[in-house]
Amino acid sequence: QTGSAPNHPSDSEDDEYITNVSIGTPAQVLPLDFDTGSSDLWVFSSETPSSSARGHTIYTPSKSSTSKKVSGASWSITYGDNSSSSGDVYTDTVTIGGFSVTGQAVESATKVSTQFVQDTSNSGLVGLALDSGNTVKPTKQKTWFSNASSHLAQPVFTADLNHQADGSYNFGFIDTTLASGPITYVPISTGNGFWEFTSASYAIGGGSSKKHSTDGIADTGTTLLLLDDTIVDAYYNQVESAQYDDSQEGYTFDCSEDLPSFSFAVGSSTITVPGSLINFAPVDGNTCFGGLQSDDGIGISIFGDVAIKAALVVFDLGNKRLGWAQK
Ligand SMILES: O=C(CNCCc1c[nH]c2ccccc12)Nc1scc(-c2ccccc2)c1C(=O)NCc1ccccc1
Repeated sequence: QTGSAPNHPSDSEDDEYITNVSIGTPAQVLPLDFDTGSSDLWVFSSETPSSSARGHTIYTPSKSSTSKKVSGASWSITYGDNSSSSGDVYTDTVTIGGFSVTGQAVESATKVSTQFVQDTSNSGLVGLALDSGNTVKPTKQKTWFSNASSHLAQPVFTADLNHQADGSYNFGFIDTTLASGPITYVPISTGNGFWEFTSASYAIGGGSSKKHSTDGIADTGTTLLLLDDTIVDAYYNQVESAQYDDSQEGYTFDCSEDLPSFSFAVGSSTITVPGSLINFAPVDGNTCFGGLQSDDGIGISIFGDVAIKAALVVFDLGNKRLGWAQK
């Protein structure tokens, strides 16, 4: 068995990618943000204060004949941008791209921070990182993919995200026609609960490859490519008008600049992010914000949407490995 669901950018800046998910019986369809950087499936619901839920589609467990409350269970999650949400837990049937998982933990939000209240492009997140990162207490719950994987033709899923265009999340199969180059696989380290891998070098534009070991995660839930300061400074050194803008908390440059590409090693191959994807978004007038920014020494680098857009990414749970193919 397999599943295939389209995704689309949430706005003109590709801030996040949205996929419609069916929950319950009869189906309640919610636009959700698939997030390989976290492990909770949580939704705006009938239990979310109505002032917070305004503008969001909600899940109403009482209207689903297949919903069951998980008694005594709760969850609470805080992300690196200090956004957060928390609540209680139901199980219900969750269908993605035609593939149904029964008894999926659906975490109902009784509290959501303003970042999520204001972001009406999603009604919650589908966490697709490893089960160990799930926040439900007292009993950790499994991700939708973890529950699905034993029934899928292959225990894999792929992410195909595109700039201002539809893409796909495919489950149980790899559509290699989505890529222009071969898939290179690298092992993941599972200790932190992420799809975490090491990249040995990088290159800027057509320049020579520089040895620099990056410990990073493939994260569809983070918009930008966040790497060590040394790499980021070296990149913007090549951009005439670039400067670090304290108010924007990142590098900005003149929108008309022709930005160099950025390449990172994946095993013995490299993935090249075209400069056009690094010209991320206008901030004001003729100043643009970079899609490559510092990971602020958080101890891990984040290959977010800006990097993933350049590739077909294979999340292979069966073999505990990550595959990257140039698009
Ligand atoms: O959490 C995720 C993926 N889910 C994001 C869901 C989400 C968080 N606001 C959202 C707003 C809308 C939709 C989804 C989300 N990835 C990881 S791993 C390590 C960090 C981290 C830890 C400490 C410090 C920094 C990062 C993050 C992180 O916070 N990324 C988001 C971010 C990263 C940088 C800047 C902003 C956000």
